[in-house]
Amino acid sequence: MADTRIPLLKFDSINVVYNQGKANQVHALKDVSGEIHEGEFVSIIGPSGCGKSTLLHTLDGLIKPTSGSIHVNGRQVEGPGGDRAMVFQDFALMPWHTVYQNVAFGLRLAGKPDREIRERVMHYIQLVGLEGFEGKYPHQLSGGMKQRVGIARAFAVDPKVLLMDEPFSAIDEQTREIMQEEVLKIMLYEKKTVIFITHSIDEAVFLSNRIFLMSVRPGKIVDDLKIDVPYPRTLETKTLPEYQSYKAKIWDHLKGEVARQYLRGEA
Ligand SMILES: Nc1ncnc2c1ncn2[C@@H]1O[C@H](COP(=O)(O)OP(=O)(O)OP(=O)(O)O)[C@@H](O)[C@H]1O
Repeated sequence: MADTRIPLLKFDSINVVYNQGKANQVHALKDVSGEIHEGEFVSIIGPSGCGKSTLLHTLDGLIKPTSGSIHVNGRQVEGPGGDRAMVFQDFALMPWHTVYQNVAFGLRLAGKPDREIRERVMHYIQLVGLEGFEGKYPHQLSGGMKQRVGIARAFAVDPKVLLMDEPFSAIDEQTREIMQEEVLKIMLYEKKTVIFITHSIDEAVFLSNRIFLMSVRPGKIVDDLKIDVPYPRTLETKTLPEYQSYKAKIWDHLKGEVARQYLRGEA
């Protein structure tokens, strides 16, 4: 049956061409369309260089598409806005600011009153387990703690959509599992919508209710896979037969795309 709900995020026929008209022109995204609804957790999976980050940055408004359009709640996206927040792979913290100041940054920029800033910053610092570290600087934190600051900063501005670009790739395996559970917890408690890039099939299946599978460049969404496993998810979820078959399906897709890349001499 057709989905008649109004999507929170809608993108239509997005093309992104870097260095257009030049010898080094790259057609990164080709006619990419999709709809994402409130409360969904959508992961993007595809071979290296297929345009995942380009798509995420375009949805955030950091990259202007060569053609196509993006709407959030029916409003056309012209650039970054308070309804979307990005968590970057390399944390992108300001080293001269403390944990508190980093998390408060977007709220100060938005001109929120001091009292509201304090309440929101402390709420999210507690939620990501960084209470007691408010006065520390980024160089005094581990990789996992820095990533928590990035996540708290993104959540603090109360975005409708959280865009996460391989947020856990720089984190060790144990911290990664804890962070996955924390992000799911925050997403469920705070009813956020998340778009998440990962190279980990297991991570994508564990977190998502939908997975966009992308083709090799020029990147297209070639499958929109629904992960029909109820939340909350636990370690036991990973033992379900359907969990394993989703993983196998994605793995088959990736193997096929990497083989295509290899045949084209790009791998
Ligand atoms: N600023 C840019 N100028 C020119 N080409 C670019 C630019 N940014 C990305 N590209 C190219 O666009 C294509 C898509 O890049 P993108 O980083 O979006 O892919 P990705 O799927 O996120 O890659 P990875 O999985 O390796 O992080 C690649 O061929 C990349 O080299």
